[in-house]
Amino acid sequence: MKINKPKHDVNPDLAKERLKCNFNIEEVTNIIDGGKDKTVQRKKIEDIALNNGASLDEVPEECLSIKERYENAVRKSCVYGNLVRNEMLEITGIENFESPVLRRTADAFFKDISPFMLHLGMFVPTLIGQCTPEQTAEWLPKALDMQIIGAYAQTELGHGTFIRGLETTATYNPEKEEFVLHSPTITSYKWWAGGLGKTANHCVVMAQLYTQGKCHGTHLFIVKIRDLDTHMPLPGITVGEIGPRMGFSSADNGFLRFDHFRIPRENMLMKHAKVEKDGVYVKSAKHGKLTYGTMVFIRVTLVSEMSFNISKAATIAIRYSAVRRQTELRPNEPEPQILDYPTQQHKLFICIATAHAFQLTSCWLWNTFQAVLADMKKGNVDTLPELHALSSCLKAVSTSDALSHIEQCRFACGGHGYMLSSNLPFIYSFVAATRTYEGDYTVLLLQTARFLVKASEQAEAGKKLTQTVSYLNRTANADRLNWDNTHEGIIKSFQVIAAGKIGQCVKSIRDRTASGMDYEDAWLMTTVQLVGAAEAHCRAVLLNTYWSEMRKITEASSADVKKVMHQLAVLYLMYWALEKTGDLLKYSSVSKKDLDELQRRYEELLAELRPNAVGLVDAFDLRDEILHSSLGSYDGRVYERLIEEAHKSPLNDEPVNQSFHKYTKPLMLGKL
Ligand SMILES: CCCCCCCC(=O)SCCNC(=O)CCNC(=O)[C@H](O)C(C)(C)COP(=O)(O)OP(=O)(O)OC[C@H]1O[C@@H](n2cnc3c(N)ncnc32)[C@H](O)[C@@H]1OP(=O)(O)O
Ligand SMILES: Cc1cc2nc3c(=O)[nH]c(=O)nc-3n(C[C@H](O)[C@H](O)[C@H](O)COP(=O)(O)OP(=O)(O)OC[C@H]3O[C@@H](n4cnc5c(N)ncnc54)[C@H](O)[C@@H]3O)c2cc1C
Repeated sequence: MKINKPKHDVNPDLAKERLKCNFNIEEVTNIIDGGKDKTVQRKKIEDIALNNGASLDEVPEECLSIKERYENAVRKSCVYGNLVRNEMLEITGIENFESPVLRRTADAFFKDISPFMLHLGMFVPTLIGQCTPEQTAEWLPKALDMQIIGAYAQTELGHGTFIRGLETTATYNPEKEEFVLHSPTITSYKWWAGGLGKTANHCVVMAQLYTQGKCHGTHLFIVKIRDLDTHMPLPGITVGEIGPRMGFSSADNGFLRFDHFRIPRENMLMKHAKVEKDGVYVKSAKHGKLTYGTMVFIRVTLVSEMSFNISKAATIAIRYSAVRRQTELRPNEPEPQILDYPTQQHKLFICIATAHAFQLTSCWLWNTFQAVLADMKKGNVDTLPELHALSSCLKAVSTSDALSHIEQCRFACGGHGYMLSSNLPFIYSFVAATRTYEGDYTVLLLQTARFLVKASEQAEAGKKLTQTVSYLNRTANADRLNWDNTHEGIIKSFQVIAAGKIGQCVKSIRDRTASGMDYEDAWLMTTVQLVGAAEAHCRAVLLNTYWSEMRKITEASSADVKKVMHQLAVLYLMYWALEKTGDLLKYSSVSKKDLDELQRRYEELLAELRPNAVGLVDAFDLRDEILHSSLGSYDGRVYERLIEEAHKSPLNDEPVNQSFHKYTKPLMLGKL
């Protein structure tokens, strides 16, 4: 495989690590990419995007002021957007505008976030999912060609989670054939939408639809908010940026207020419901929640996004751990590479395994999503509830796990991991937002729990359940599982844990209603357990999917690749079994002796994976431009890069800062 050759000599420790690797790295890269042809395509796109130096910053993003950062991000977004429009989409095919490859190359341009991210990320998908064919023909080409730039304005100051509680109104006026958009209260300000503050000239807005004096709930509208020539906000629109935040610093997240702002009737996105010219409301959707479709789509794509972010953090931390030496083990012996410490391996190898687990699961979820879309095209919405339950819990658990693994990677890099130049804080703050946006962790797990409780009741009634919950049919009456010390045994035990927890929730709700509580209160009182049950279900799905997809995908692989991929999957199973020993003790016959044995095998596995650690992160094939890390580059010039980055700090522009003469010296002389 062609590796982009480093300009400098590779750090000798890192070079030695690469000699130790005993499997074919390219084969694993192909597996992660989804096939050899996909790797070739990805590399071609990366060459187009990254070989012209357009992504480079003279001054690191983090050393710029808020305004400079935004302006620089817009400059780069335009260069990048132009490349996407003119060259990259030709290779992926226009229908793959959301391809993870494009997402990956964008990271080379922005350590933080592109202000255009939500344009392709949510505005375009909403047009695709929510427009009639006529509306698609009107808006989509303009959006894909970037003649219009859009945002997705759903969340308000007062409500993000509870969509039905949104307050913005869209009231139809049949005389003028217009909707009047209005923000009646302070809490109805649209708040948070990425790219809305300064960049977008259009946005999709979610508002309560009123016609003929009746509210029909939330619907989507496309709204032009700025003049296309001057970019000034239109009369009736108040729009701006919401202020500094933990991350997303260059994404101009915005606020928006409508003052009786009029839009044509045709600007209601009418695929699933419409308002006729005379004001009659007609609903065509077979399912009440199809206007939430963009959210389901993004939740599905976030699982792969989490795999990508963990792989970046793991690459940085493992290469650094091969270069870094610390603490004598025995007097007068050389200090070991910190990667030799089992505790370091425990922090990091699970990150490699998790990146694989999420990548394989995300491909499987994507195929499930496509199958549901195909069903819905034929008018069958029966499979949507399972997809909603699945995408909700996988989004919640993958973003939450990614966040804690990325933080472990930062811990694994000690003090240097705290430097912005390591890129770990940027990756962390990005992923921290994903745990909240597109549906908060707890809220989404409770959505899955709703589905699980119903499924459990159906299993109890002897009904055959759909694939992802079919284990409830097998385990409904099982009390404690006989512990089986195999890989399949571990997966089965997680299904039994999930079934046990769901059963316990159903029992708690029934006990509470039996003692006089109404159902809503009984549900509320059980929500701590319900979140735990939905998480357990998600773990069972993840373990089962990773294990079976890994075996399928490596069927034709070389023996060495098969072995290392198998070791990673086993590591993942054991890691989670050891994390959840309390649950195993509660729901299976596992003994202390079994758990001690599992711990010993886990520690042996860390040692077996140790020689391949650098090879495994090299297989993620993340170019230095994408990693943006002083600690994680391919050549391992860690200390040289830290010094180079320190010199870029604007505080080093002059030997004495003016504040010395203005403040410090007067203080020293007692003249302040
Ligand atoms: C590149 C990308 C960058 C992205 C940047 C970030 C962008 C954003 O954050 S955009 C804003 C995203 N916002 C959110 O995700 C909000 C989260 N909230 C929600 O999704 C919903 O309000 C939710 C699901 C919590 C509750 O919805 P609500 O309308 O109150 O429904 P609820 O009463 O709980 O459920 C009613 C039924 O609808 C079902 N349902 C809810 N949502 C869906 C859905 N999306 N699909 C299918 N069914 C659904 C429920 O399962 C339930 O079914 P049943 O009655 O059979 O049990
Ligand atoms: C970086 C970033 C970018 C974003 N981009 C966009 C965008 O482009 N467009 C857009 O429309 N929105 C966007 N959002 C908004 C985002 O979707 C919401 O913040 C998110 O859906 C959570 O809603 P909330 O903020 O109202 O939280 P809340 O719902 O107020 O949550 C606060 C706490 O209450 C808990 N809680 C809430 N409801 C329940 C319940 N029913 N049961 C139990 N616990 C509950 C939650 O678990 C949480 O702990 C963005 C947010 C961020 C951080």
